[in-house]
Amino acid sequence: MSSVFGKPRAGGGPQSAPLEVNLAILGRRGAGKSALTVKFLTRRFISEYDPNLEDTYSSEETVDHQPIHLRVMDTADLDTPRNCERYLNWAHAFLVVYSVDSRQSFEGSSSYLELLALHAKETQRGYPALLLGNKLDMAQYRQVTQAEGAALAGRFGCLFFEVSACLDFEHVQRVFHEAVREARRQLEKNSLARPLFISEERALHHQAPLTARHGLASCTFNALSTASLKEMPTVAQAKLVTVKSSRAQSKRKAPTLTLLKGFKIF
Ligand SMILES: Nc1nc2c(ncn2[C@@H]2O[C@H](COP(=O)(O)OP(=O)(O)OP(=O)(O)O)[C@@H](O)[C@H]2O)c(=O)[nH]1
Repeated sequence: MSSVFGKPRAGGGPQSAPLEVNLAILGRRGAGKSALTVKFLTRRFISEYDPNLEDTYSSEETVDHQPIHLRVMDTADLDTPRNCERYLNWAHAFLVVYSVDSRQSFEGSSSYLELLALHAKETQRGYPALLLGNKLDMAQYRQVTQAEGAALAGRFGCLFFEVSACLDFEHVQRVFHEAVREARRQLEKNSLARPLFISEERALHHQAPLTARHGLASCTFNALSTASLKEMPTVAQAKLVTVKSSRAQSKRKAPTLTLLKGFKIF
């Protein structure tokens, strides 16, 4: 199967256009969303990022011999889900990240999983999510056991992995590719993939926003109706940066790449 902006076409094969998959990385500040994203895209661990910038990157990947045009949104919510429409209406799958050495970030990840479950219920569609316990290299300072992570993932029916943005690239890559597989399965399940739509200014006032009903701070999610939909041309509030595949990048001759959030990668 191949697709253009998430709309699948039949008859995909090695010669067809790459499948387009959008992944959003969610989680509390400091969980390691940017570090994981950068590790996946560049094979490198960069230790400091501007926490207030939100970017979307694109990368050409091959997953199970299928070309994938992957977009990754490294979100920058503050401490709770905020303005979630921008990723709820965009992503085909979600990586929800916490840090194994922070109980607070673990609790934060559960509010993201609740948000996704609610969104799935409201839209009556599946939204694959993977729960990631990051900073596995800090296991000696663990505040969250592996069993707790697995139990939380089990409660929401999602896959669970413990990873580290500063250890091996292959493990991080496997996790991102697993997210692509999940998204692909979901796209295949939907006879028509979820179209990329965003609501116009007119909210449907008869329906209370999620925040009122579920106490999710600042997350106003307006129900969509065909009368208030228009196609979303770009990712709202996010800068798109095109990144060649990590393999291609490592072969680049340029000594310095100014790539992510204004940080130079040497
Ligand atoms: N030891 C260790 N540190 C990590 C790991 N991943 C990220 N960090 C560090 O944790 C801090 C936060 O990482 P970020 O990637 O900025 O976290 P974030 O979730 O993007 O945070 P915001 O940008 O604030 O939303 C940084 O100092 C990183 O260097 C990891 O796997 N191991």
